[in-house]
Amino acid sequence: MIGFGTRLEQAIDGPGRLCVGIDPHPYLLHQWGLGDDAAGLRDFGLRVVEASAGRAGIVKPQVAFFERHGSAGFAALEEVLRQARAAGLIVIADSKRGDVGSSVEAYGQAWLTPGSPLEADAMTVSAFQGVGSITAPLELAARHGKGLFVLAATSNPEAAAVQTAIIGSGARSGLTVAAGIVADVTDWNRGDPSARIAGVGVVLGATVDFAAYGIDTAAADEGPGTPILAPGFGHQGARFDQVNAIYGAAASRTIVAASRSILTAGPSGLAAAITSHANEVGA
Ligand SMILES: O=c1ccn([C@@H]2O[C@H](COP(=O)(O)O)[C@@H](O)[C@H]2O)c(=O)[nH]1
Repeated sequence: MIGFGTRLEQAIDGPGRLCVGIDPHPYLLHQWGLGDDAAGLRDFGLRVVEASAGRAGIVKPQVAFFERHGSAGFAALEEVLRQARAAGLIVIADSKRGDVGSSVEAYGQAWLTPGSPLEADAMTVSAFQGVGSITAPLELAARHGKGLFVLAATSNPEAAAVQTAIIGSGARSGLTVAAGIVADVTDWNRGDPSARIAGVGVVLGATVDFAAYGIDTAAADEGPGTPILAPGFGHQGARFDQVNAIYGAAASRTIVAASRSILTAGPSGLAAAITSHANEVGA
C-alpha cells in the first residue's frame, strides 16, 4: 500500500501543488447555467474533475454545498468523488468533521474506508475537542493509506481569537491552540519515516500571520514533513505568487487551495483558469 504522503508527494512533483476546489455556490451554479439542484451539483463537479485531470494533482470538494441538497446532494457527491479518484486526482473531502472520539470514528469510516460510498483520499477534521479525540480517524487513515488535514490556523479572520488563545494545561501548555495542534500532528507523523511528506497534515490559511499564532513554518520537522492545506488565496486575499514567501521552508509540502478564483471562469474558461493558476503557483 502506498501511503497518502507518498501519493501527495507524487502529485506535487507531477501536476503540481494546486488544489482545485469544487465549491458549487448557488451563484456559481447560476453563472454556469446549471440548476441549484442535485443534477446541477453533479454536472458542476464532473466538469471541474474533467478540467482538473492532467492540469492539477488535487481536488477538494466542499461537502457543505452538496449537503444543502440532502440525500440527492450526497448522491451527486458520491459520483464526483468516484470520478475524481478514477481520473487519478487526489481527492480531499472538505468535510471538517469533529466530535467526541466514538462519533468522529464514524466520520472517519464514512470518508476514508476503501469501498465506502463517500470514499476520498483524505478529509478535513476539526480537533478543537482535543487532538486526542481524533485518534480513531488517525489510526484508520494510517491503516488504509489515507490522509487527514487537521484545522489549526484557518483562513477566516474571526478564528484568530480562539486559535491564538493560550493552552492552559497539559503537554502543550503555553502554546497557542493553533501551535499546539501543529505540534501534536507533527508528533503523530514522527511514526512514519518512510516518506518525505507525512500522511497527516494541518490547515494553515494563507491569510494568517503565523508569527502572531506562534507557528514557525521554517521549522524543520524531524522525519517526514507535515503537509499543509492552504486555503485563503485569490478570493480571500492572499496572492498566489506569494506561496513561497508565506510558507517558507514548508512551501514544498504546501497544497495551494483555490475555489472561487478558478470557478468564476465558468465552464468554458475552466481549463485555462486551472492551467494559469497552476503555472502561477509553480512548484
Ligand atoms: O481555513 C479554511 C479552511 C477551509 N476553507 C475552505 O476552502 C475553500 C476556499 O474557497 P475560496 O473560494 O478559494 O475562498 C472553501 O471551500 C472553504 O470552506 C477555507 O477557506 N479556509
